[in-house]
Amino acid sequence: MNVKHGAGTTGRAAPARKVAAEVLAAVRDDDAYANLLLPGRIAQAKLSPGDAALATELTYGTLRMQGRYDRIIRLAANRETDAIDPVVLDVLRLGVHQLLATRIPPHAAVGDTVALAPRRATGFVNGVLRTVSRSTPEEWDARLTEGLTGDARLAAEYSHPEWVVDALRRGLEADGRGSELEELLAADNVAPAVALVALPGLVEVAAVGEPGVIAPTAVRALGGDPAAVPAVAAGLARVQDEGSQLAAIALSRAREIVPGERWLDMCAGPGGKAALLAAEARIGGAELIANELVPARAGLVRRALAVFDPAPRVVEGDATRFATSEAGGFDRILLDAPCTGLGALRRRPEARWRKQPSDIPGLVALQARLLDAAVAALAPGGLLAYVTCSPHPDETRAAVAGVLDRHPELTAVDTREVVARIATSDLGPGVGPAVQLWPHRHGTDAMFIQLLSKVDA
Ligand SMILES: C[S@@+](CC[C@H](N)C(=O)[O-])C[C@H]1O[C@@H](n2cnc3c(N)ncnc32)[C@H](O)[C@@H]1O
Repeated sequence: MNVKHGAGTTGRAAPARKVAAEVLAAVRDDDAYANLLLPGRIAQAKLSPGDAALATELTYGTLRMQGRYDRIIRLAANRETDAIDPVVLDVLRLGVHQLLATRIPPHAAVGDTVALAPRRATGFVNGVLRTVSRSTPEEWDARLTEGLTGDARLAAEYSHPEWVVDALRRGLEADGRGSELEELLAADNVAPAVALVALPGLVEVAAVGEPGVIAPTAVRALGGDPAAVPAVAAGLARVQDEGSQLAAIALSRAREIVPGERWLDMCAGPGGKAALLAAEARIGGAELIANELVPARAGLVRRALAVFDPAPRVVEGDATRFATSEAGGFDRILLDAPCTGLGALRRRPEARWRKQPSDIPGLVALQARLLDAAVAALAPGGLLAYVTCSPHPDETRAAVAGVLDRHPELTAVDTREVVARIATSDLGPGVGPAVQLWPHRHGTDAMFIQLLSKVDA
């Protein structure tokens, strides 16, 4: 990543570094999400557009590459990172990022970073960063991968936990793309291009901007603040990953909508896919109900759907209740299941360090419960879209195999055929009826989409 830092003086960059350090502290201490916290902090600090870009780059880059930087700090400081005060460690990570991943001149990177350190640690920070600055990124890479092979080497080189490398490798292999692991790991470390969705029936793609890469509803955001795009300000277009757009319209466009159909979005918060489904339902004469467990997130869904008149009904609660309260009541159901989010590591920079392999069994059990409930709530002949923003085989193909096993009345729809028909560019190879999108291949989050249909009674 090349960040220009014209004058190389502390004057312009200091506030950006301060904001980045504050966000890193909140991520560490309060389990904050950088992508949610950072815009507010930038606004509070009244950063110029240049400083806002620098703060974003420093925060996201440092969080993504934290694993790699910690290995470098361990070598340069000659001590374990857990023996370093967490505040000082954050400062060091910020400094290493500037030295190894930006064009900020080394003297400015070191000087301005030392200024962020607690007084008692300035000598230590200065010494470690000077040591780091004496080797190139390539030299550090060689040192930190020395003696490592396989997933351990890739984990060190591409700054992913080893269990995530393993999960991604297995996800790629299941999709016939076993040779693409390094491309995927590299793509995870690059900020995604911002895509907008032009909500069908409310605004045309061409009225918002240039078409997107793969979803017919998508518009490329051309830099700057998306909120300043008039259609976005009016609520007619939204920021949304193109893979998420494809997942929603795979359900709505798989077959013609019969007016009066009832649709359910079981896990709707914060409402991105619900808004797109609501637009599609409105055009086809279907009724959408959006459900969300967490009240605050249900509020976000209401806000996302407020542009529609009448707005679709938003209900709160555990979606498994639909299995009994509305058994057989829905013609189409979206189950965008809670998951590890391993497919969205580009946009959630801290997620790879926060997730644990021990999270998987609980999520897999929840996904199975929600799938069973969805099958029960689906009308005979109805269509269910099972979607995750994770390519982890346990959360994707195994979850689908499980529900097909438990429910003989269910069949897997050739979702690759459906999505190939809808998409504006080639999906490329894949295995089986499921669609697995990939950041390095499609420029989207690694969304998994499987349509399932319930045989007619
Ligand atoms: C992957 S997110 C959905 C994203 C959403 N479809 C969108 O496009 O904006 C999963 C959501 O499921 C919700 N959730 C978790 N467990 C649930 C449950 N048992 N019933 C309903 N919603 C649940 C979470 O709070 C979270 O908002």
